[in-house]
Amino acid sequence: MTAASDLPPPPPLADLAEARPVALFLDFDGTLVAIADGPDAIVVPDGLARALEASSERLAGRLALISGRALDDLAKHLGPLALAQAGSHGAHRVTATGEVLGDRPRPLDPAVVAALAEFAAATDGVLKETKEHGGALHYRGNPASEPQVIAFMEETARANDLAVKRGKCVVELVRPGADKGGAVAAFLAIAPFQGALPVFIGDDVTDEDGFKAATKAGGFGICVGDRGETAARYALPDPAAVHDWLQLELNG
Ligand SMILES: O=P(O)(O)OC[C@H]1O[C@H](O[C@H]2O[C@H](CO)[C@@H](O)[C@H](O)[C@H]2O)[C@H](O)[C@@H](O)[C@@H]1O
Repeated sequence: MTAASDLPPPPPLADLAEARPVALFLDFDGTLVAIADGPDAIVVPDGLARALEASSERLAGRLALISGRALDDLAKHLGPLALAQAGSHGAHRVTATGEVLGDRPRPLDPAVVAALAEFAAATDGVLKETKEHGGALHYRGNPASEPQVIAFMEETARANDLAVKRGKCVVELVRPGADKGGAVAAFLAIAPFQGALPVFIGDDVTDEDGFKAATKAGGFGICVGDRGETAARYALPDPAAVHDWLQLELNG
């Protein structure tokens, strides 16, 4: 593990792709779009969806979005996508043609969802995000509530056999076993990803599983921004630098 601030930038994508087929695994928030005040406040760069599809085409389909968001939420922000994708922290995986890869994750018990809503309603500046297969409490509006939010989510997870995921000003409940490393391994086991050099790009703690899975399969991770110790091999400063590295053709 190395501090992200000590990592060099990655070699150009074109050089990597010339040497060997590359497979790209891309996180969404903080990597392709800048972090905003809330889940629905993000500004998606104009043309991002089409640029990602074009990039996937150049890589013969070896590009997957791997997000903590649910797939329907990604579709809300990006529109329908002809891309391989894994949502809900990697638990819900679909190929570029829409076939589900592995088991579809189960939603949380409605009683758990109701408990999260009740906690958010009673806690200043805390927002509950409704998610298809999990539940998230955002505390960006009241950072001082972090310990309280973590304690509540850990207790709720224990009582309901769930797992906790931490992220940027967010704590989430997911079914045990959901992680981005599992999604990377699942895609690498099938065509067109099989045998390619895996590169995972992400900015948050949940992306560390993706970095490790890419490294284990002979590739590497690229950490976006400075977030302390990381298993990534390279770093880029922000989403704009990611767009440049990916050579995305955005509008404007
Ligand atoms: O794995 P990702 O695609 O990066 O998704 C992780 C979580 O991203 C979203 O929350 C984060 O972004 C919000 C918008 O910028 C920000 O307000 C929040 O503080 C961040 O934690 C999303 O809302 C979550 O569902 C995702 O799990």
